[in-house]
Amino acid sequence: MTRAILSLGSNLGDRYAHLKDAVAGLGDSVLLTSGVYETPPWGDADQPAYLNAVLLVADPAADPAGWLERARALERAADRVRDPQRRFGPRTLDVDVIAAWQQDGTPVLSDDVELTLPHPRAHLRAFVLKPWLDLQPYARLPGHGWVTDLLNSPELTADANALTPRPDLPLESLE
Ligand SMILES: Nc1ncnc2c1ncn2[C@@H]1O[C@H](COP(=O)(O)OP(=O)(O)OP(=O)(O)O)[C@@H](O)[C@H]1O
Ligand SMILES: Nc1nc2c(c(=O)[nH]1)N=C(CO)CN2
Repeated sequence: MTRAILSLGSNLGDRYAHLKDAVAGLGDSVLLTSGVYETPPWGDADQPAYLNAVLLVADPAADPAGWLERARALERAADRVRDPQRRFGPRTLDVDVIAAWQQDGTPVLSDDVELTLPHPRAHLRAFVLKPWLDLQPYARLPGHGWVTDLLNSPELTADANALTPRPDLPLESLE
């Protein structure tokens, strides 16, 4: 397996530094970086705004579990603390594996709770779908269809309109 879409989110500490460190930590496996967006908290309103971005990564040496391991290592490096009382609560860095594809382009499907693919809430999150479209205007979320259709659905209109592009916080130059 070689290819995956990863989402990055941060709403504690130096948010931009956490995103930059994650991109740097992934090194040469990063093929494309989205723009950074300032986004209102989703799922748990009582917390600061997030910075979110999405990456296309590729590595012949990485299987799906390998991407999750790298995601967790990046979260540990950012001193991420999990609060069991707040599932969608604040964090220094969240790295989720949104979807993954085999070498031949076949999507990886998994209902393992440790690594569910595609990510079970990706289709509900404008903060994932909008940056993903920056990278791939014709992206499809396996099992859910075109990313542009998901983002333009009435359920996501308010969330999509609430995203603020942050062109002052580039990630590209760090690839
Ligand atoms: N596609 C995936 N990407 C990342 N983690 C996943 C995925 N599928 C399952 N998990 C599991 O989800 C568990 C919780 O992860 P985490 O604490 O990052 O969740 P969260 O960020 O609070 O919520 P969410 O996953 O909705 O963003 C982890 O133990 C991880 O193994
Ligand atoms: N805007 C936004 N909201 C969130 C985010 C995130 O990355 N961005 N991550 C969460 C963790 O599950 C919960 N809520």
